[in-house]
Amino acid sequence: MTAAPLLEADDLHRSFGATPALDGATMRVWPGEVVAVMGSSGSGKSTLLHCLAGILLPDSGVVTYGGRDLSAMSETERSALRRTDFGFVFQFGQLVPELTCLENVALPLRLERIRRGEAERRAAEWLERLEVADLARKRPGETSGGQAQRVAVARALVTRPRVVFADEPTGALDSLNGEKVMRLLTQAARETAAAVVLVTHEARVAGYSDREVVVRDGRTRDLTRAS
Ligand SMILES: Nc1ncnc2c1ncn2[C@@H]1O[C@H](COP(=O)(O)OP(=O)(O)OP(=O)(O)O)[C@@H](O)[C@H]1O
Repeated sequence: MTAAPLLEADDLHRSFGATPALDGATMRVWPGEVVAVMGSSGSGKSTLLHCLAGILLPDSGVVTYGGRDLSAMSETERSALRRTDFGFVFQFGQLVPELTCLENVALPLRLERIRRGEAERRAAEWLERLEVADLARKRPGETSGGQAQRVAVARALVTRPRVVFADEPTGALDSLNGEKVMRLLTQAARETAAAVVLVTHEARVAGYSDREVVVRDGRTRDLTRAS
């Protein structure tokens, strides 16, 4: 591992009304590593992911990305950072139903003002990598859940992000499709040296990571994999 973490969260506290979601969470993500964030329902995993990605600001504590304090940036700067440096995969419902799978994957590039032809050429390469090239002209509603997740992974990676945030990416899939999505996601991330922050409560899914962080009652604990 390189000396400097890419992403660093230090002593995060975040409450929703009277409910404390994070209560001193600390974690680091190094370039190119796959980290699983595990823990039971309500332990604070998604809140931690949202703070790491600058979607949510902590009440106290600091998140730095490449040495920059996310809280010190404007909302415009944070959303620009999310578009250029981060990719996102959620449990479901993330593809635009009116667009074809190819157009969905090309969308983040179009938002970066890349020409349609070039954006769709790169999108087609990513559909191929995720083994769903045959879905290019189909709309998300014409695909299976597993296929739609592979399209979503292609869309998350098409901008070559430095960090991919995946919140229960296999939560709506059967185990066979879940394994396939995880294999393709981690393979593509390793090929492009993207780090992955993977929120899951399934040990089998966490098995694809290099390292596990366990969240309990809003606090984190690092588990280093033995093998
Ligand atoms: N937007 C919100 N409004 C109110 N309470 C919230 C909100 N988001 C999270 N919480 C509360 O904060 C705590 C942590 O929630 P969080 O979603 O981070 O946990 P989680 O570990 O991701 O859970 P799950 O595995 O069920 O998704 C829970 O008590 C939850 O009810």
